[in-house]
Amino acid sequence: MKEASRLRGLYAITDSTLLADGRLLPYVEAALKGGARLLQYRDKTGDEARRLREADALQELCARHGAQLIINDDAELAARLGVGLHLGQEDGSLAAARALLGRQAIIGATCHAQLPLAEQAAREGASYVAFGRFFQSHTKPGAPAANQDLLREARARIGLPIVAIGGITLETAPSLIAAGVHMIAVIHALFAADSAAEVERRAQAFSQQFNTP
Ligand SMILES: Cc1ncc(COP(=O)(O)OP(=O)(O)O)c(N)n1
Ligand SMILES: Cc1nc(C(=O)O)sc1CCOP(=O)(O)O
Ligand SMILES: [Mg+2]
Repeated sequence: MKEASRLRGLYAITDSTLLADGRLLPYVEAALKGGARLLQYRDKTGDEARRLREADALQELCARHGAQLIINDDAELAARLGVGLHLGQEDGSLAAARALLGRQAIIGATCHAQLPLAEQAAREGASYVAFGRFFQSHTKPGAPAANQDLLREARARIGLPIVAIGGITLETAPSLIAAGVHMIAVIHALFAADSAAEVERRAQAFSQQFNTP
């Protein structure tokens, strides 16, 4: 599949609190059934055995639903599983990760609201650049704020798919999609739900927003 079509649509990101107590796999499967194209495993526990077990199970789910698994922060785990990686500004060298994971791997970079960071990420081999946070975020309230005005310039200057993140909901996603982002990355508005069926409904609703002209 071509990179451009893989990197468009809903980008679901896991959260170890929201997806505790046996919810991880059924809720993620619901998001994938609802159309999520990328799934990021974001786990800050440092429990290596658990991380490997969960990432392995998520890889199997993604394969079954034609989605791509991305590991947050941990290049070694991504290399071990042969999947993608997302790196923030404090998470190590993007160029080294590209060398480790190879040319085909999807590697994303956090760029906050700074175009120079996105230009640098592009030079160092990123597959996509992520800007945010665009709205108040339950998950990461202290993330630096971004303004949608930067998206027009990003589209003109950065020849890579653009991911928007931070407080995105079914109500706020359309303005970002209209501004030309290729993917919307969502945690709370997708996974803070009472049932897997509700997660699937939300994922479908997010995904459908990419189909309307
Ligand atoms: C798609 C996407 N964009 C941004 C981030 C944030 O990454 P980072 O700044 O490294 O923060 P943590 O997620 O590690 O807390 C992301 N994970 N995914
Ligand atoms: C992990 C993360 N990074 C951000 C950034 O701005 O870089 S915002 C964020 C949290 C995204 O979760 P929610 O959809 O619940 O706001
Ligand atoms: Mg990080």
